[in-house]
Amino acid sequence: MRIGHGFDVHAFTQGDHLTLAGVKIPYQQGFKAHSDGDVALHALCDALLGAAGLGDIGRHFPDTDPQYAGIDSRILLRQVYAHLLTCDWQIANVDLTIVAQAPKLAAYIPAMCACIAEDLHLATNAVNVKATTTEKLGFTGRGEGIAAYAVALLLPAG
Ligand SMILES: Nc1ccn([C@@H]2O[C@H](COP(=O)(O)O)[C@@H](O)[C@H]2O)c(=O)n1
Ligand SMILES: C[C@@]1(CO)OP(=O)(O)OP(=O)(O)OC[C@H]1O
Repeated sequence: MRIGHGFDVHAFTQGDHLTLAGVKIPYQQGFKAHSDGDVALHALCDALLGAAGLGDIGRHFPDTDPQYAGIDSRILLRQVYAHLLTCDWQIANVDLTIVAQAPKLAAYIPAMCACIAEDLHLATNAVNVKATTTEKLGFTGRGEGIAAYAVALLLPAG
């Protein structure tokens, strides 16, 4: 059994939506990123890679590589999942916390869990996504961006 942890931050820039855990959310700003900026899936990729001892997302998908420009982070998550399978790991469960002063995310959480469960071939009760503000404190509280944390538990396959 192996545990992994992931953390990521993306700043806001001009835009009209955010993509969080695979779900497009209308908003008055977008994410500054090389990819689609899905901070939740980036933290999750890092948790999975960390648990397997496989480094981090930047090692596998460098932000200097044009093939990842604007990429849907679900594609990256599916590639991480495929990598875990080749290393004989299965996922027990994952748990994410998205730190956002705004927008209110509660209504999008079920769709986020469904995206992750689909990409990781997990039952929906093995995927948990939470949201919290920081009570207007710090960079997330000032509305400068969004942070996400993730943990993942891996078991030997079979
Ligand atoms: N962006 C967010 C932040 C929070 N929520 C929900 O509100 C609850 C209370 O948040 P606090 O930061 O005040 O503790 C939280 O547990 C979430 O259910 C949200 O939907 N979107
Ligand atoms: C996802 C990747 C690759 O496009 O780029 P970003 O979208 O900038 O995201 P970040 O979490 O800063 O780093 C991982 C990257 O390698």
